[in-house]
Amino acid sequence: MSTDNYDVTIIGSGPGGYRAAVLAALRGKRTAIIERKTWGGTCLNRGCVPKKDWHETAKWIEQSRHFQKRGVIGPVLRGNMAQAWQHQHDVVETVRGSYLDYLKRLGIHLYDGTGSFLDARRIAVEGVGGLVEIHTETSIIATGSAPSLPRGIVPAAGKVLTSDMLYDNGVPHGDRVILVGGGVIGTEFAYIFTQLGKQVEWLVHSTPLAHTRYSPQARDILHAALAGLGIHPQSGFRIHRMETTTEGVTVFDDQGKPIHGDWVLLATGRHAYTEGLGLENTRITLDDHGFVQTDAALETGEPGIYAIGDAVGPIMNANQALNDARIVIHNLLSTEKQERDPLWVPELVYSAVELARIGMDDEAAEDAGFEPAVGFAAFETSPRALGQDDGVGFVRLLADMDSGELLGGEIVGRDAGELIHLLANGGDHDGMLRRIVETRTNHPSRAEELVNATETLAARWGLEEQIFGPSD
Ligand SMILES: Cc1cc2nc3c(=O)[nH]c(=O)nc-3n(C[C@H](O)[C@H](O)[C@H](O)COP(=O)(O)OP(=O)(O)OC[C@H]3O[C@@H](n4cnc5c(N)ncnc54)[C@H](O)[C@@H]3O)c2cc1C
Ligand SMILES: NC(=O)c1ccc[n+]([C@@H]2O[C@H](COP(=O)([O-])OP(=O)(O)OC[C@H]3O[C@@H](n4cnc5c(N)ncnc54)[C@H](O)[C@@H]3O)[C@@H](O)[C@H]2O)c1
Repeated sequence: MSTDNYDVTIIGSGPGGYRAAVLAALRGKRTAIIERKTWGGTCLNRGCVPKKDWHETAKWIEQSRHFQKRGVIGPVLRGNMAQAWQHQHDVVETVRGSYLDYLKRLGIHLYDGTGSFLDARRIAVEGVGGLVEIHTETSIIATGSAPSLPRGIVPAAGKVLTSDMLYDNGVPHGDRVILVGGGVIGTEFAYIFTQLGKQVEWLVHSTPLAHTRYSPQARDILHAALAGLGIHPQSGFRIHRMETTTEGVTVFDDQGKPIHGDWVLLATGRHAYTEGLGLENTRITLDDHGFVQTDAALETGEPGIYAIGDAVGPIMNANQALNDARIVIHNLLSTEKQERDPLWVPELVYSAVELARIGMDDEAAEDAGFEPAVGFAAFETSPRALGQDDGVGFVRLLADMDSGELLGGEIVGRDAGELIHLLANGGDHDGMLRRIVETRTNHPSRAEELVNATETLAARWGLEEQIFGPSD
């Protein structure tokens, strides 16, 4: 068995692990990264990247309804799921190639295998190249998450799938899809599958996205857009058991009600993945939900070992993992520690409408003792949105009534996932709205609606001085 020495060793190569490795190497650290499955983790191979590739295709198909009135004449567009799978696969392979190339160019040592702590400073890597022992000053757990299944429900290749299986193994035969779950994945895939030609029976327990921080207005707009495309969740459904036959699959709720389909996609949550990590050889602990416990600076109970991303939760998105990575590498290099602030990392949903939010919602603002000033601008009168035949949605900002400090923001509609960056640039929320009104915008653009929402907020709530600046 060989022994290798590093300053920083990262276990897991998802967005969190990848970014931590890049930043550590850029800051001059001898860095290693270990991956047990596919380089790039969930986000690249089974999550954000392929999902957004499909979302783009779904949007094209949906928007083709406006072609004729715009003077684009031709056959109506239809989706082909098998070809769409191949397209995302090609994109993912290309991105993975460039990721690996960059890691290698930075001199980062890549290990294919499963990393397991022997103690706080030693990690065993068991993989294709045999057994290697790593000695490391510091380590970062970036082992991500895995799908959670309802009790008694087991996956079956080609019939009962998780989203991981869908991307790893391809789309099964058959157009009648039963989609279980009203969380983010369910809400995104109900739209994507329908546009790509599938007949979707969408079974949800409570209203889709009920357990998120999106406003009722945002969720109503999304539900109306889904309904307009014939997508209606069947609520009150809790999957109880399932029968698979050569014909397909039947799922039953706890009242015995059957639903038939060709195959099932389970989108019933994810949990932190820490199997085989050897945590028992360290002082690292897990919370009641199985997330790795850390302090606010993301250091675990074992000094020198940090944890990031889905493994820490409870919010599981790539944006959080990427930001965690930045914080941890900063904390490794500086005595002035940065703390995780999940509230100020954007959250997104890519469905019939894009939803994006950051900061406090109304309830959190009120709980924190604020009586928030609200700024609002709808896309329905935006010249850019009208030219796109897509006036759905709005920008809604919350600010402190006295200081004009930004408390939170929500953007609903096309490109919300890009526009939210205007509210996400760092920790200075005091000056954020001032910076927005001073932004040199492109015209016509959707970003202008952030400026409009801020200006109306300032005028309506008497915050002109704080937001526009003092006047004589
Ligand atoms: C269908 C789907 C769509 C999504 N869409 C979005 C989106 O649009 N936007 C967004 O922000 N987020 C999205 N997410 C969430 C996002 O993918 C995750 O939050 C993100 O990947 C978490 O990153 P991570 O680095 O913590 O872990 P992961 O990406 O899960 O990576 C962890 C890696 O660690 C490896 N690993 C685990 N244990 C070991 C070990 N012992 N040794 C070596 N390697 C190990 C795993 O094999 C894995 O590759 C989506 C998720 C899903 C499932
Ligand atoms: N755009 C993004 O950032 C993005 C995209 C996809 C996934 N993700 C993250 O990945 C994680 C997993 O997503 P998800 O949608 O699977 O989880 P989720 O936790 O968002 O939703 C799970 C849903 O499954 C339902 N459910 C659970 N058991 C059920 C049962 N027996 N019968 C019927 N319904 C049942 C729950 O009520 C819930 O609505 C989440 O943390 C999500 O935020 C993020």
